[in-house]
Order: sequence, then structure tokens, then C-alpha cells
Amino acid sequence: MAVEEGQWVLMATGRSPTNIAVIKYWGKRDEALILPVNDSISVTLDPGHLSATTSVAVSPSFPSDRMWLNGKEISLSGGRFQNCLREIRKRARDVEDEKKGIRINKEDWEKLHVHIASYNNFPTAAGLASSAAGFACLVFTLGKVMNVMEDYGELSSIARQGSGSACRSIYGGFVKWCMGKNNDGSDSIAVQLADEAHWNDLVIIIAVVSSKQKETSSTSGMRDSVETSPLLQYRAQTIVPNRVLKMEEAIKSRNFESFARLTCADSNQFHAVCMDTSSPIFYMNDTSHRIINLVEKWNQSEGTPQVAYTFDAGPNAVLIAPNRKNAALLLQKLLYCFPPQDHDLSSYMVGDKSILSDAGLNSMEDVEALPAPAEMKTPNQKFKGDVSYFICSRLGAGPKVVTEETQALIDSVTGLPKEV
Ligand SMILES: Nc1ncnc2c1ncn2[C@@H]1O[C@H](COP(=O)(O)OP(=O)(O)OP(=O)(O)O)[C@@H](O)[C@H]1O
Ligand SMILES: C[C@@](O)(CCOP(=O)(O)OP(=O)(O)O)CC(=O)O
Repeated sequence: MAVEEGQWVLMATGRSPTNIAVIKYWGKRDEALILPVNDSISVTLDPGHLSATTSVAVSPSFPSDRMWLNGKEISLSGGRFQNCLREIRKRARDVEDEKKGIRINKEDWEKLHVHIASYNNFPTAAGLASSAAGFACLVFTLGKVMNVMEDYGELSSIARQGSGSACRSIYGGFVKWCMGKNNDGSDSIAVQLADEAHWNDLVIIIAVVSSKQKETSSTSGMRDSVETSPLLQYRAQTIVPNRVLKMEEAIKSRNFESFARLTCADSNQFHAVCMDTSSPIFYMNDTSHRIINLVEKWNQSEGTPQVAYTFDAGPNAVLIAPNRKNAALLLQKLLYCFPPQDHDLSSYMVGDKSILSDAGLNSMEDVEALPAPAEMKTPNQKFKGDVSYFICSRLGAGPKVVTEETQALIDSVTGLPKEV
């Protein structure tokens, strides 16, 4: 139902980044509250390249809460959406918009309904943490519309109830999700370790190996691991606590060698836990393994890490280079092994395309002329088309309000998504 004459629509739009864990969250001790079995640490990615944008509109003429994701209406009846809506509504405060002549009292929020429209500028449910950006954005933007004044720690614990990893997308830079001890989850919140300016030389290259939806969701995969993997228990109790301390130290001192070793080891152990699960879960594929091999060989041949890799619940590789020079060298090696299927170099690299010219790759001829990486054992092997495309990004900031009306996803007159 659209807005009736004489009634108003109030709206806010927010944009939130995704994050990628360098110490992984895998396993819950409480499914309903989404409480993890270990701390985790992530880097927030530049929202210009990977983010969710969400508009939340409220109007007395809306008969129910509704949501559209990437243009399609989805159900809000799931517990995760309901938890986020309930927790934000509980904290809603008086809102006044003098220009529009709108006054909403605190108590009115229980009766008012919202329309939510969200859009991800990258593939949804493909192991690129869309749920993290999505739920962080939902909580952040609902909070703006409802004039919620809670601090970011509290917002992170609400976002956590949408998707665990979402609590880390409430901040930019380097973020730690402290698992907490309390049964009610009140101390299971995210904190910022350092902002994005702290270590801004880092370059992040994502190899999108498959943008298809995955077979085993993170939620069900980690449930199976908790129930069946002895390695998960050992990891959570013995390995991660120590690793988190070392990672915090590496970030603080910008020690790339330590950062890279910890990141790679933790990704590999997370996938070992998946293998240790009954039935085993395979998130990586042959292409993922080839990328690990390439990086490991390079790192070994130099005697010190040149690049770090990490893989979430999917085959896509997230590669972190300490600077543009190493990122460009990495790209040369990657494009030698994984040349594009068609001859369009420009669409093969999204995000910060300028890294291509840093790598001296201005045309397909440049790609074809690349020498085989010196550390490769079988230099003639090329796997054309096995990588769909690359994204070049960097560390980024946390959620922001988007003020331009043109960027809003809901029409302020009809109260419905603009594309519908
Ligand atoms: N922009 C968004 N706003 C709200 N919810 C979203 C948004 N994007 C994704 N989601 C929710 O997240 C779900 C996808 O989460 P899922 O964990 O399967 O994939 P992913 O987050 O892309 O991958 P992973 O967490 O393994 O890296 C969607 O079905 C939807 O419920
Ligand atoms: C492999 C991971 O990306 C797992 C993310 O799991 P989710 O946060 O998507 O799971 P739920 O809490 O069930 O929604 C590792 C990480 O981000 O730490």
C-alpha cells in the first residue's frame, strides 16, 4: 500500500562495509543469541567497493513491516530480522522533523511500521560477507530513523543478532569481536582496534572464484562443526586466544610478517575444521588451492611473507599485500595463471582499477606477454576463466549516513522501493 494523501514518509539511508576476518569466527555457543566460541578479528573493506546500502522509511500509512533486498521483496519473519527490529525499536526515542511537521513520540514506534530497501554492490550469499554488511547496515539505519543514541558497542551487539560477523562491520579499520562470557550476550560486542588510517598501505585483492550461491551456509556449516569437530574445540580453547593476542600486537606495530603468518594459518585452520566436520565441508576448490600454492611458493622463495591469503565460507581468495608494489607483483602472477576468459581486461578488475597500470597491465597484449612466475614448477599451466573477476580494494571506514536523495532506495512520496 502506498502513502495516503496528507500522510508523511520519514526516511534515512545508510551505507555499511563488509569485513573479512583474519582470525575467524566459526562456531556458536548460543544459536539464538549468536554467541561465538572464540574471539575474532577482521579488517573492514572500503565501502566504495563492497557495501550494503539500506533505506528505512516510516509512515503511519504502512500497515506492516516490509523489506526488499536487491529489488525483490523478502520476508522479514525470520528470527534474525525480528531480533534486530525488536532491539532497535526498544531503544527508539522521540523524533521531530520541523520542516516536514512530523513529531513521533517514543511510544509511537511500537505502532509504526517500516519499509526497508537494501542493495549490495557485490554478489549476495557468495562468501563475500553480504550478511555482515547487510545486517550492520540494517541496524545502523534503523537506529538513525528511530533516533537511537546507543554507543557503537551496543549497536554491534544488536547487529550480531542478525549475523555474527555483522557486529564487526559497525566499525572501520581493524575490529575485534570479543566473545564475552555472559549468558545474555551483553558482553559479546565488537570493538575497534585501530581505524583505517592506522595501516593504510595495505592493498586487498579479492579473486572472485565463483559468485554462485554456496551449498552449505556459514550458519549450518558451523553448527555441524560445533557438533562433530574435535579440532574446533581445540582451536577455540587453545589456539585462538593466543593467536588473537599476537594478531593484536601485529596490527598495533604494523608487523606485516606476523600479520600475514597469522592470517594464513588461521584461514587454513578454519578450513581444516571444516574438513574435520562430519560430513566434511569443502568451501575451497581447485582454484582456491592453486592460489594458496602460488602465494606460498612466492612467500617461501622470498623467505618472508610478500602477501597474506584468507578464505571465508566459499572459494574466493582474499589476498592482502603490504603495499602497492607487492600487490602489483601479485597481480602479474595471478593474471599469468588466471587470464580472463574474454579479452576484456577492464571488466576483469573492479574497484581500484589503477592497480592494473601499476602492474604494467594496460592491455591484453601485456597480459599475454607476462613471464611465468619464477617459483612455478610447471610454468606452462594457465587456468583461463577459473577466476570470474578481481576486486582491488583497501581498508575502509564504518557505516555512514547517505544524505543525497538520489541515493535513497525508497521513493519519499510513495514509500515504496524506487525500482518497483
Ligand atoms: N543488504 C542486506 N540487508 C539485509 N540482509 C542481507 C543483506 N544482504 C544479505 N543479507 C542477508 O544475508 C543472507 C546471506 O548470508 P550468507 O551468510 O548466506 O552469505 P554471505 O554473507 O554473502 O557469505 P558469508 O557470510 O559466508 O561470507 C541473505 O539471505 C540475507 O538474509
Ligand atoms: C567464515 C566466516 O565468514 C563465518 C561468518 O559467519 P556468519 O556471520 O555469516 O554466520 P552467522 O552468525 O550464522 O550469520 C568467518 C568470519 O567472518 O569470521
